[in-house]
Amino acid sequence: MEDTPSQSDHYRSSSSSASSPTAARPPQGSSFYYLRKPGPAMLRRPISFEDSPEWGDDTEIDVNADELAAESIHVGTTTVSPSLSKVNSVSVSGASPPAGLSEASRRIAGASIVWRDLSVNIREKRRYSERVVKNSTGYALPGTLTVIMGPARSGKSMLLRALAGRLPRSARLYGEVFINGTKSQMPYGSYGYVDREDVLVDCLTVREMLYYAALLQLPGFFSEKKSAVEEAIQAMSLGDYADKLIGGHCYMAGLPYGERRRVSIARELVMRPHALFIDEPLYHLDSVSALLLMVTLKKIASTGCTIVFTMYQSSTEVFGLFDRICLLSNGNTLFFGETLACLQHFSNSGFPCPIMQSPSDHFLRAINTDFDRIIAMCKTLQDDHGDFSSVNMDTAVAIRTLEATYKSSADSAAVESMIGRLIEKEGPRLKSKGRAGISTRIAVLTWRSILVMSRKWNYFWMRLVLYLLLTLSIGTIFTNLGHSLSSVTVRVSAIFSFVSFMMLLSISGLPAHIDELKVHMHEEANQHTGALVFLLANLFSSIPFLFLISISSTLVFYFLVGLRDEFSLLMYFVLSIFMCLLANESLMMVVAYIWLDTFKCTMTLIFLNVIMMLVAGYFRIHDALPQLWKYPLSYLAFHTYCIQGLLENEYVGTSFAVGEIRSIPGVMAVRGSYDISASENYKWFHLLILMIMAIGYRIILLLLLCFNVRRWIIKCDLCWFSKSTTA
Ligand SMILES: Nc1ncnc2c1ncn2[C@@H]1O[C@H](COP(=O)(O)OP(=O)(O)OP(=O)(O)O)[C@@H](O)[C@H]1O
Repeated sequence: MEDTPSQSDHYRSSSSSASSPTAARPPQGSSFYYLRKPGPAMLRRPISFEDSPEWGDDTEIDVNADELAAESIHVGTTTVSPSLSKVNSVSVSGASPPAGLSEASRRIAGASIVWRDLSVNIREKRRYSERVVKNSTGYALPGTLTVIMGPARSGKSMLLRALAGRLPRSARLYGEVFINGTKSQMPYGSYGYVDREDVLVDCLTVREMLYYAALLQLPGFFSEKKSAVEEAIQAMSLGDYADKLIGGHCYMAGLPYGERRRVSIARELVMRPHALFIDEPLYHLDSVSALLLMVTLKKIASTGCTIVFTMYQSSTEVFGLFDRICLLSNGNTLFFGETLACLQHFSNSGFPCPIMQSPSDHFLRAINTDFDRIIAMCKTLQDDHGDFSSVNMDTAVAIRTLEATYKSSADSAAVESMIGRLIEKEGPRLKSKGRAGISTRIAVLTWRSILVMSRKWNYFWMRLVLYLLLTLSIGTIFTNLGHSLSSVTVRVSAIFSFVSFMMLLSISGLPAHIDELKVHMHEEANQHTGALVFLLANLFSSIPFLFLISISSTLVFYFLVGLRDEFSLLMYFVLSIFMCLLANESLMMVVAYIWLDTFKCTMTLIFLNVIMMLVAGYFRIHDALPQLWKYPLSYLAFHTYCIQGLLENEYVGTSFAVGEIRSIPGVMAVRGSYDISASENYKWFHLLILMIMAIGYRIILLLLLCFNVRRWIIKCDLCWFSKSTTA
């Protein structure tokens, strides 16, 4: 490998040079240093413009592979295994097409993204905060990897979101973002955004997950969607995992973090986006998975796609794969440009990267103010244990120096002039690719939910077993009651227990609802679904399961207790339990959305159910309830209507003999223990109220979803948390 002595010196330094940057030591051997690939490109040249897009008639961009190769950083083979060096060179050079990618997927029309003087601030407690991103300027080109790096809370995610047009509503954006030279936002389908957390459906296989994503996102024919899925599987090297369940099952572990991350990215790739934004692609990944993922991303970029992502830290090998870096600290841009030039910039500013240290570690070490505390600790240790000079840098000084040096540097001027050129050359406007119709999306989501519920033991199978055990228990406790007047009170108790405990047991399905809501919120953020689509799909998919639960439990209870032997009465019983379960399920969805936390939701639902049981008119006759409990609580409890309806179903039209000649109507007999109506039709009115309640709770959920009420809840949670920590 050819070395350029005068240049490589910039990147060689001893560890002590970090503390005294101006006194850089001569290189101590050639075992570890950053080298340019042999080629005509000169290292001194601050920035290369050759890989700027040439807008043609069609939107396809030819990635200049040689240029990419020329700008790459290579790590000396003595420190990196030859095979890994090869991976770097092959993936970067792009000379050979990426293995596994079909001919059709080799060229993607990437988009050039330019941001100028971009600032973001966030509204907190009716005022806007200090800017979390301050006057950032940069660009990302087709076929390249652009990384936004910086310490925690430096504004990386905010900048990424601003570029993707995904800022939260509380954020205000200043400055300009140009897509292909035009001041615009990226339309739906032209870009993919991958969040930091992987929100996947655990009981689907990778292929199923991607199929459903394609069916939800893409318009057009099934065959096209199928080929998009297969391409995404190949592009993300997921072939070996395609038929594995994401969350695993009893005998098989779920997918490792690295593969889950790749599935999340593949989900966005099915849209064949021009640009891909990824928040922390290496989040939770070990070094091998991280390198594998970055090499895969490099391959995707080499097809023409523009990839921008945030990263806190990276290994040297991973760092070598980046094309451009935007270095942030506390919202300020300390550097934007090619990765090699960033090393040069640090060196020029008096902070050369010590040997045997990853560049990203060095950058973060120099600009992360959190290190100040550690420096204080180390200074004490230094007195006892010798030299700690490598962590002796004054962070605040380093940040100020780096910022000032960058502002006055040729790199900054070059970025400005490049941006001028990119804005001047107006490229093709990105168009929305359209999306699947609303009915298709409802059908797809309904089918996916049915599949998920049937595979999730805690949503249906576990509940079914619990319900049957409960009904068997209640049925055997209240068995053979007979039909005498004395059995009325016990029968009322049996019906009350059956309804109340059935509703209480429904809470066991809560984790499944929370998972479903999380997936929905993630898909909605990416505009794959909407609140109404989700709501209808969730309702339709839950109906068969709830009906099965109602019919099986009712049959066991009905015949063990010995209720009136008439088919129409049995069917009313089933319907009433079904409606009550549906109303309860809708309430559970509302609570699940508000908390999105199993513990809080369980506590809330148990409390609500117990209150509803108390005011249902069994422990105290409805009319005798104190006003406070009667209005509105007893009218809001669906238990009240269900139990009243079932007792009217059982006793209206019946009579009990009292002595030889007298008889009293069944309704009168029940009224001693429960307040019911004597009218034949009143039970249908109660059923109607249950149905209205089930729909009403769904409408409440729709409103909560539409008005994104969770962001207020999160804000309140954060306020409460910050108050409690300061106290
Ligand atoms: N929704 C929000 N509301 C209020 N402040 C926010 C919000 N999101 C982020 N911030 C604040 O904006 C600043 C930058 O946040 P950002 O998430 O962009 O940082 P980051 O560099 O990605 O760091 P990290 O890796 O720790 O997330 C932080 O101080 C953070 O507290």
